[in-house]
Amino acid sequence: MKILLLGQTGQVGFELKRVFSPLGNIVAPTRDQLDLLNKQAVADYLSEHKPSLILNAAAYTAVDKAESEHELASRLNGGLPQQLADYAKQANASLIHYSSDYVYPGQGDQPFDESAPTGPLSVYGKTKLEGDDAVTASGCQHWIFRTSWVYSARGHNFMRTMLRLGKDKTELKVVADQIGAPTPARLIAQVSLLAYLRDIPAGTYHLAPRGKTSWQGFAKAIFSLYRTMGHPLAIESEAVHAIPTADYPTPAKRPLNSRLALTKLEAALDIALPQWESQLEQTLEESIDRETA
Ligand SMILES: NC(=O)C1=CN([C@@H]2O[C@H](COP(=O)(O)OP(=O)(O)OC[C@H]3O[C@@H](n4cnc5c(N)ncnc54)[C@H](O)[C@@H]3O)[C@@H](O)[C@H]2O)C=CC1
Repeated sequence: MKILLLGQTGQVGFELKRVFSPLGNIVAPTRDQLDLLNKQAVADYLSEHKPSLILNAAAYTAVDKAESEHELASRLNGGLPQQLADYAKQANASLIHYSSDYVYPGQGDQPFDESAPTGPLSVYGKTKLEGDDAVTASGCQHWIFRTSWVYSARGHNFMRTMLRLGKDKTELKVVADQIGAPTPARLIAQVSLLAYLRDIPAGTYHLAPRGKTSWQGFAKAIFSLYRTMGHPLAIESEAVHAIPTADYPTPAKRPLNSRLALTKLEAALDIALPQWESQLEQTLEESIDRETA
């Protein structure tokens, strides 16, 4: 089977490459080999390789920068998935695509299910929703996984930023009124493979670990687990002070409630997704292995 993986240098793309490799021949062009903003180049690549499965982990993910780069974000997050879905429809191929909690408005404190009204607060969220809508409307065989707060032992993410800061600083202020579930890129890849192999019904699913926390709670858990694993830090968990979103202004507005209901995916796969804390432990272990390698 020929699998096309887009975004292989990203957090999710990296893990997808590892996890899906036993399934077939993966072609994974780098940005230099294929600029995904070039529609003709993408069309030529698809006709040349004729993949029967596409894993689209490429995206414009710079949430704040997207506020001033709407067109670029829209081409990558909306136009590209549309083009991939159109190809999949006519070639009878399957498409696995990734989306975000930022498509929801984030009111209240209960988890959103997949049928909840969307209402993105940011340009990034709007463009991700454009992509979801295009893939859904195309009628191709597809799975859209909406996830939240992605992190991994590689790349730019909150866990790695906290570890860098926690080695020098003795106090930090972290937003405490946004809630969600931190999701390791590896979990996303593993569950995607399971969904594909079990051939769950096409559609949109939430994919995150169970449980919830705030960014402050996440930071405290990172520091306390890291220390428990025997590694030194300048900061103590108690020195991570709560601040409201209003005290940390950013160009893009973020949802206060990023909780995603997991029932649909858990039922389709007949599994219970793991708790976010156990996932953090695994990801930290991997991060430490990389540091000490
Ligand atoms: N990072 C997060 O916290 C969240 C991410 N998501 C979604 O999960 C998916 C994966 O996200 P991450 O792995 O974190 O993203 P990432 O930012 O780590 O990786 C994005 C990938 O897209 C590629 N890319 C971007 N522009 C390109 C271009 N013009 N040509 C070729 N390649 C290009 C990058 O090279 C990179 O490989 C995305 O759909 C994202 O919207 C959803 C919720 C939260």
